[in-house]
Amino acid sequence: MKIKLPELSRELVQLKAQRWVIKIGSSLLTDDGRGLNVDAIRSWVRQILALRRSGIEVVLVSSGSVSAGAQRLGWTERPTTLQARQAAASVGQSALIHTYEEMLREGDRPGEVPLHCGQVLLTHDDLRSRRRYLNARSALRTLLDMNVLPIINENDTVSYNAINLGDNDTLAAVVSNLLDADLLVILTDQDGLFDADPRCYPDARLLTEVNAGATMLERIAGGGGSGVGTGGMLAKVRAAARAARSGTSTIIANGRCENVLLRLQRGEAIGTFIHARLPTLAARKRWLAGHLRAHGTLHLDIGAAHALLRDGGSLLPVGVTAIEGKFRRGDLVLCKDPFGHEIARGLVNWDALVVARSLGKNSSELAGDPEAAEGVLIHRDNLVVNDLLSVEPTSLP
Ligand SMILES: Nc1ncnc2c1ncn2[C@@H]1O[C@H](COP(=O)(O)OP(=O)(O)O)[C@@H](O)[C@H]1O
Ligand SMILES: N[C@@H](CCC(=O)OP(=O)(O)O)C(=O)O
Repeated sequence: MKIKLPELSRELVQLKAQRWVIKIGSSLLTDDGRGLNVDAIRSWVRQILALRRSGIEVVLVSSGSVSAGAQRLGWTERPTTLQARQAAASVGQSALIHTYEEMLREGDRPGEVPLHCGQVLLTHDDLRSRRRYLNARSALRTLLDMNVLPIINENDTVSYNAINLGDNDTLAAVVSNLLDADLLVILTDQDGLFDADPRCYPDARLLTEVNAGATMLERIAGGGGSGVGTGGMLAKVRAAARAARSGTSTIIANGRCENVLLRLQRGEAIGTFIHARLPTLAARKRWLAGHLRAHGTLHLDIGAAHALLRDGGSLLPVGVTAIEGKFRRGDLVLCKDPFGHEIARGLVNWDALVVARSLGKNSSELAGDPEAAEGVLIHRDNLVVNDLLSVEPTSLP
């Protein structure tokens, strides 16, 4: 049975962390863009097999398709156009999965049930729609129940820039939320999170333990990535804050460090441990808070802001002073107080046109409008208030 803890420290990783999401970045997988690093993949797979044998459920989030595909197609630079990126992802993804499967078979032991891998390619839409989100969750749970290693990547061949997840650190955090993982391990090309980018500041010091969501983390992780990877360190600390919503702690560690996963399992103090000390959210609110893009903004008066923050109420149109964006019923919108601070976000009940004609109106004034007569703009159940949020969604362009 899975033991769920509100937070884990290093010693407890050894004893209690039973479901791990492991994310491996492109720079590691492709040896900084030189093609798939088969020896490194063999070593991670060997370690994953050892984790499985000791009873740990593992989900792998693997980057590398674009970089590996570009190398196979003989390109010397990372693709910049959408079409080239989609083609490279298609070529690289099959090479990636083929290599994982081969390495898993190398690790087979006579008399033991083999661990097969199952490819899961997700898009932003799979995580935005509640139905598809739950469907993805049930597919992943089924794979784990069947002793399969799910290997997840974004479906870059059909994603396009306006609606992609963008980086696999975010994807790994969403998967951690989806599966209530105990631990998210992000393997990268540095020893962990430093107090400044070690590529630019060789004297930078490694941070061994920090709290998810601490504001200073975003400041020190602000520099760019390796050039092969896309997210950089900023995406990793934001992913840790997102993962913390399901009580999932994160470790950022160097994937080139020998037996890194087994050493983490033993509770060794390598990498940066990011404690999940943020308040956890119920599963449905986590899905809501995890939306990556908002379709519009509602500006609230002070009474409505208090009703949401202090009284735990639903949002009524009487307290909305202005709107932005062309949102539709069911879309995610941001709610801002009169000072312009985001205080909540939720799924709106009406199209923007209906909201626009209902601004400031009370229930008796709305009674004659069939599309607005129900009176509630965002129901409490579809709303997450800001003290529980830590990751900003971006607005749609
Ligand atoms: N404070 C920091 N600590 C460590 N690395 C940092 C920091 N700020 C920026 N970076 C950069 O982030 C890079 C890792 O991110 P990225 O290239 O996206 O890797 P991956 O492919 O593993 O996702 C490092 O190579 C490093 O140059
Ligand atoms: N989905 C892309 C990877 C995107 C990504 O986040 O890369 P990285 O920053 O190296 O983890 C791919 O497979 O190439």
